[in-house]
Amino acid sequence: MALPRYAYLGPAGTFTEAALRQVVSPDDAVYLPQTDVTSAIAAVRAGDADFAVVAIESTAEGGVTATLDSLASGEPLVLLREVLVPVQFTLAAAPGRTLADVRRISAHPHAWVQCRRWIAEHLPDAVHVPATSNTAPAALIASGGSGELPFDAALVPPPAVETYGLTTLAEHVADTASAVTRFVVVGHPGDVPPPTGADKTTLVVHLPDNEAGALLAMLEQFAVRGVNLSRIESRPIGDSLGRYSFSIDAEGHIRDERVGEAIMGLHRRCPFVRFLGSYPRADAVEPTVHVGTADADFVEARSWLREVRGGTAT
Ligand SMILES: O=C(O)C(=O)Cc1ccccc1
Repeated sequence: MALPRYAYLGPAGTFTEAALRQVVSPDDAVYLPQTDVTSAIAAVRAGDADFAVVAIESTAEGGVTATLDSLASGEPLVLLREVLVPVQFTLAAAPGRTLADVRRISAHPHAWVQCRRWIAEHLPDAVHVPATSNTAPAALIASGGSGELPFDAALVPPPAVETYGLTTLAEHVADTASAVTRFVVVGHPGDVPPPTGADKTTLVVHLPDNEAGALLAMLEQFAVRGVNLSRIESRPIGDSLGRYSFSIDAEGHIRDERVGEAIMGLHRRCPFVRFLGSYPRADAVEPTVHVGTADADFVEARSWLREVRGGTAT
């Protein structure tokens, strides 16, 4: 049988690849490195890959906008699983370089944000040379082209030093020791992974135009059913100023009564709701269930209403 094909941000050794390895071993899948997350997602839509693994959120920057925007419109795709990867960097360079040589640092924009304070403290004169991924500059150094490189050193995932034969200039480069990036497996809609009791549901919601309190009304759909949100971000819809799309992670599974009821409420009140999947939480933390919002409470309330309507309630 053909192996499943996974598109991800390459080249080899990125944090995205570390996330992909948590999902499936390279022996059991075809790894398809891409130059950006939009291309990884597009490869699934085009049928060139079965799944994509992409960063969706980081402790430093919140949502990864390229991922959120690619998923918010276009042919519907869903999130099937999430994976957390702790993130810290090594400042590395071609053999022979020293820290004193470093002025231009190549780094993925998200990496640069996560190391800004460290750089300001240790290399205050350094300038950022944007890279397409955390290992793209390492691959450039390793390819040893004849031309002069446009950077002196790069922020790379620690294992990339060995993979690409680099020299370490500084280790444990990070502004926060607990920095984590969250990755998701993206695939075509189909069977939703079954509830585990510790799940997350991702949604895209548009609000009615020019309606006072529309945002509050949207949030109330979750609040009154005891559904906690773990992420909410607004992104421009892109057609005119003032029109925003909300990207939301809610605790729970679409098969949980309180989550299902909240999504029905959104469907009634909002012009556009896209279900982006229910999948197990990587940290396996179960939601706090408030009084009256357990599955059994919704089922009981529905049967009570049936009895009231039928005149048989006691
Ligand atoms: O996957 C990678 O290594 C990337 O280049 C993207 C990235 C950037 C910063 C933190 C985590 C992932």
